[in-house]
Amino acid sequence: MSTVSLWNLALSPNKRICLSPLSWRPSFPSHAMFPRRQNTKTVVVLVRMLDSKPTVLVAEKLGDAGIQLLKTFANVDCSYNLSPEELCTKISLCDALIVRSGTKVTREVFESSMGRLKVVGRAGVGIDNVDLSAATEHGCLVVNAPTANTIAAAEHGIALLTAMARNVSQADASMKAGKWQRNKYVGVSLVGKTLAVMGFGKVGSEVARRAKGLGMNVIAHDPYAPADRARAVGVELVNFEEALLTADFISMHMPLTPATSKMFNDEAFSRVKRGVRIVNVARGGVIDEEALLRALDSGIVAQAALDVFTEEPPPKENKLVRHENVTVTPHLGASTTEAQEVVALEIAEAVVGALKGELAATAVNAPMVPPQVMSELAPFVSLTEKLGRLALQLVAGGSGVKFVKVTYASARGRDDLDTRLLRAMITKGLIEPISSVFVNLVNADFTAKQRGLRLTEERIVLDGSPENPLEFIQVQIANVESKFASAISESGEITVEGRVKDGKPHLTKVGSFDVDVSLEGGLILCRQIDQPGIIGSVGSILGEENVNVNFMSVGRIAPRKQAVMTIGVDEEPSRDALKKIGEIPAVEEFVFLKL
Ligand SMILES: NC(=O)C1=CN([C@@H]2O[C@H](COP(=O)(O)OP(=O)(O)OC[C@H]3O[C@@H](n4cnc5c(N)ncnc54)[C@H](O)[C@@H]3O)[C@@H](O)[C@H]2O)C=CC1
Ligand SMILES: O=C(O)C(=O)COP(=O)(O)O
Repeated sequence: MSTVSLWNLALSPNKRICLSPLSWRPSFPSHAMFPRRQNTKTVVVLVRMLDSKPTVLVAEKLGDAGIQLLKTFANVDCSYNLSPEELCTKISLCDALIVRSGTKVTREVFESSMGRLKVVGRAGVGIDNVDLSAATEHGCLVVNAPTANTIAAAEHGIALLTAMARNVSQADASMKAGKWQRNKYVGVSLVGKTLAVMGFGKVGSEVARRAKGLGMNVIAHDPYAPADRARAVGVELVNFEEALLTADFISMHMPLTPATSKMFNDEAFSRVKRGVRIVNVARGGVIDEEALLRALDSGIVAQAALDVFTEEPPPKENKLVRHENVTVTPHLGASTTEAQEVVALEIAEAVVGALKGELAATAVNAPMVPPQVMSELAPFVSLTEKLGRLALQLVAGGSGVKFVKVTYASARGRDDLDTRLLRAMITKGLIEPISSVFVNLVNADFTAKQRGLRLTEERIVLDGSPENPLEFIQVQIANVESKFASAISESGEITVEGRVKDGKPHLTKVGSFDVDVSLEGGLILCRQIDQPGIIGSVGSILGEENVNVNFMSVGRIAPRKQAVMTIGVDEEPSRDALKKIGEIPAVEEFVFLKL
């Protein structure tokens, strides 16, 4: 397989949609197959069924180049200003959703999509308007366009900084009102002043660079920023306290997270230099707006320039917006013609790629697996899912699966093998057959945790050539009984082991018995006393039923002792045939497993 599809590998064929890297192949929701109402509704549904393209809902203004790119692959529905209810109604007909900062993609949106929504594209950086936990729980990938508007946001930060310092917007409003107030609007200089950049990421560091060009002394507070990045810009990293104590200007550039929410509150304002000036192009929520108002009224904060607000648009009577010492813009940080063109293209590419099943370089809620790793692991992806399914079917009814150990044997070094994808597929094999959730790379760990499944991983480092990423993979389920006692290894766990042979997944061990059967179709596992004629007896029972045997192997402890026979079959044998196999005198136990 040259191109590997994340979704193809990750979605089971009986789930609602199935994506291929080459073409879009929808399968249909049950309500589309069985429309309750007739006439016009039926026609609409049938048209939808015949339409092979996915549907992308663009819920906020997106640059034209992005829309055109989306149209080459999908039906594009540009519906702006939807109410939350309208969004929830529409979403069940959409495979992807593209938003900016003005749309709240809540848990209700994911629930309303009933599993159809596969990708949310955030045409910008901040993803605080997307409920990431809900997206992950629903297996929905979230992608953003993290770099395209960096310069626009930084330039807007500088625009607000300079406009605020020189009272540009107030003076402009005054002149438009027919006044000429030269004394009232005397500003402050920037040169030689200390600017504290809070959040030294992409935007923060560009603001710092520009502020240095204006002759400012720039410090930054960011607990996660590498020191060399700060050194490269000539900025000193300081702690929160020091930033508050020394700054003449403070500029916000951190994301809105539980840790940064209301980071600037009464307590913080009680420690700043009196007369500090504040710029916020990050998110309204990083400042306690009531506290800022108090600080402005008491003169602790001399001025503020705000592009973002806790509630957007802010209510008409918002006192901060109307405050004389506050300069405001309606969330314009990313809004330049240039930035929006690139943002639109970036997000359209990311969404189309994700719908095709390609890896998203800007995935926000999924581990990144580089394409070469993905393609190398492709045959093992199939093997791991099948081993998970087999191990699960070997568990006796009533035994809950809680403890699963996966062992990867490879000649590669420990850090040279990325097993996240394989772990996700084992989880899929263990969970999907017994639940209604679909499991993919996005939600596998979450789903396992939620169901109380503890999956531990172990590595065996083998000698030999590291060319092949893996020699074998073993899946063990502990603390359960098996419906096929021979599947329990000497150490007491249900054990199945497999390898990839000629690009195809093979089962190579069950319990303590070596076997060898290609993992396709169905599988009969049968333990018997090793003696002549057994293979023939089983073969003829299956032959009478027209069940095609595609593979057969016998693993035995010693001649004429116990043996485990594995028989790969293309069709599922009838109950009667299975009963007849069980009645062969030498057969001690057997089980039929579906792959
Ligand atoms: N007004 C607008 O139109 C725009 C606003 N933004 C906002 O700016 C934010 C930053 O964007 P980028 O620089 O591209 O993101 P980024 O991820 O490159 O930078 C964010 C930085 O904040 C730091 N940070 C995290 N927690 C922190 C904390 N508790 N204290 C201090 N620093 C902390 C991170 O370590 C990181 O270095 C976005 O999250 C978004 O909310 C971004 C673009 C446009
Ligand atoms: O990219 C961001 O984080 C922004 O805040 C830009 O928001 P917007 O896309 O202009 O609604």
